[in-house]
Amino acid sequence: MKIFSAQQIYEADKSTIKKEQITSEALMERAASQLFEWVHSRLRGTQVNIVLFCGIGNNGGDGMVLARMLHEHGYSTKVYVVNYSDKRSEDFLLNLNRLKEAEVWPDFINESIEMPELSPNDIIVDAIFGIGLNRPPAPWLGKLIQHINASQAFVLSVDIPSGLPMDREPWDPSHVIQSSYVLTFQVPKLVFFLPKTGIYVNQWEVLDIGLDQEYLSKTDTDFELIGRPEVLPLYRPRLKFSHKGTYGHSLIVGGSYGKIGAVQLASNACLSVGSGLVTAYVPKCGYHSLQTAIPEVMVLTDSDEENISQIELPFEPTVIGVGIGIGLNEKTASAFGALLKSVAASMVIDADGLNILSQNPELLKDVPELSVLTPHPKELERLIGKWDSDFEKLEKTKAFSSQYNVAVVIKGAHSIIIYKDKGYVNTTGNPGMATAGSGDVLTGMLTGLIAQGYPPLEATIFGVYLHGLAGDLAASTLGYEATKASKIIENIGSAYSELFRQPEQNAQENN
Ligand SMILES: NC(=O)C1=CN([C@@H]2O[C@H](COP(=O)(O)OP(=O)(O)OC[C@H]3O[C@@H](n4cnc5c(N)ncnc54)[C@H](OP(=O)(O)O)[C@@H]3O)[C@@H](O)[C@H]2O)[C@@H](O)CC1
Ligand SMILES: Nc1ncnc2c1ncn2[C@@H]1O[C@H](COP(=O)(O)OP(=O)(O)O)[C@@H](O)[C@H]1O
Ligand SMILES: [K+]
Repeated sequence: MKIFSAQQIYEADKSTIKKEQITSEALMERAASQLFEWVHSRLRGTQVNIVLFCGIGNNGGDGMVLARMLHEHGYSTKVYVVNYSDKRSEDFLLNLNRLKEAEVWPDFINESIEMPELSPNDIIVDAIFGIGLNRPPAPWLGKLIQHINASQAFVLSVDIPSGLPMDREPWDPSHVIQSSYVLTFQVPKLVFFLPKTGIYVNQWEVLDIGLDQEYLSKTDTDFELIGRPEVLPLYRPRLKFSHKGTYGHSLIVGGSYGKIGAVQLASNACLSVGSGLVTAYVPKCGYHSLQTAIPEVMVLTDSDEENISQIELPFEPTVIGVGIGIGLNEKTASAFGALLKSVAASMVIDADGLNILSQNPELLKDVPELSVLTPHPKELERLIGKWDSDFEKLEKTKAFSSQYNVAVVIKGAHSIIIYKDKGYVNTTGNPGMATAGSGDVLTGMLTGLIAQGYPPLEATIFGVYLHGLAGDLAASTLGYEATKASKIIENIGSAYSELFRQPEQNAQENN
């Protein structure tokens, strides 16, 4: 699903109005009836106090229409107009009048008015600011937002939490609505997925308000949200007359004394995702444990007992996953540098492999094109330098990716894959995956997918999604705390099956 900017959403809006020859007010009515249906289908007339805070732009206009519909259906509502400017939008004014015609009389809140009383049992609708927020909310608005956040009530935000800008981090983190649920129009917003801005969104859902499909499909976006529909077409079915040679020979290079487990996890994940053959290259000390733990994996050892010091390969791997548990030893760094120079195959570079690159930036030019780098935030900072916001981080990563022609996975709660100017935002995964070794599993999975012939960028998009899905399946039975890296590997098979599972509704229809 594409992620559009505010500007593009306004364009889609205009294009819809023109093409369908409707008024903007009709589009607002359409959007708000979706909001109403959502609320009504859940409350089914339950008598609960619904308090609506509406701004004076179109987000507030949506709130006005929703208030009218709720009132017409017998809900108990209290409407506040948050009067932050004299520049009221036409559709807001129109719907304010309609609300009054329906005999609902909103109270106006401004700087000099006391904060309204709120109860934890209220349902609050937040329609103060939408995607039009373009400067810091005034201090009194900030206080109102803090007051709403302190109410402990369920807060339903219209389109986006008020106070959250579309293209930057908030000016004051405490002046943003903490939403329980966001009903967002037509398309998800990038800020829902970034660490510093996603924290205001507990859950979100897209409401289809029928914006011009042609505009939406022909317009290129900087970011795309990766869900099952995006991932399924990337899947490469296994062929009946295939053999292990069809699915590539992966090499996993890593490990040092005390960190052989990382190679074990990566090699196991590489096999479990479907690589035909897997060889691990480790310091001598890793030999016995690896051979015992995973009999399917072949093991080559370095001449050094505890560290990788010189990588000699008796075969040509399809792809190399390198860096996990490797350490920052000088000999290891020079062996890694020599490996980069001698191999043309794509690599998946992780952990200390990335740190060696940061410490020796002259090596970056030798990284094979279309390799995949999988940094967590600290490793990314060492590679690209500090950033002052999540947005700058994305820009710097795009520049880095373009400069070296590599894909970069910014790992985290919503891992984002950057390739040149484009970002792919992953939707799977859970906090149970914040555990030792889960990144090693990802490295193995991406390596194993490239081995099977997935082009590196597709392998990365597919693999990051599958990794998160395997983690979700692990957490669904174990809970977050007990989910550990090896359990993610155990669920790779189920994750593949899950990709093809029919939604329950269809399954019932088929019966
Ligand atoms: N296509 C769609 O998806 C549809 C979208 N719809 C809805 O429209 C919403 C966008 O509406 P919107 O453009 O009127 O902007 P909104 O967020 O209500 O702000 C109002 C105005 O406030 C101003 N302003 C900004 N910052 C400020 C500040 N700190 N303090 C004070 N003032 C400030 C700024 O005006 P300015 O003063 O800069 O001229 C801004 O224009 C969208 O989120 C959705 O709910 C649906 O109705 C139909 C289909
Ligand atoms: N809160 C979270 N939600 C979803 N995925 C997460 C979360 N925390 C971590 N992950 C995923 O787990 C992996 C952690 O990688 P990394 O930090 O390199 O771990 P390690 O170095 O221990 O192997 C990444 O793929 C990341 O996206
Ligand atoms: K809002």
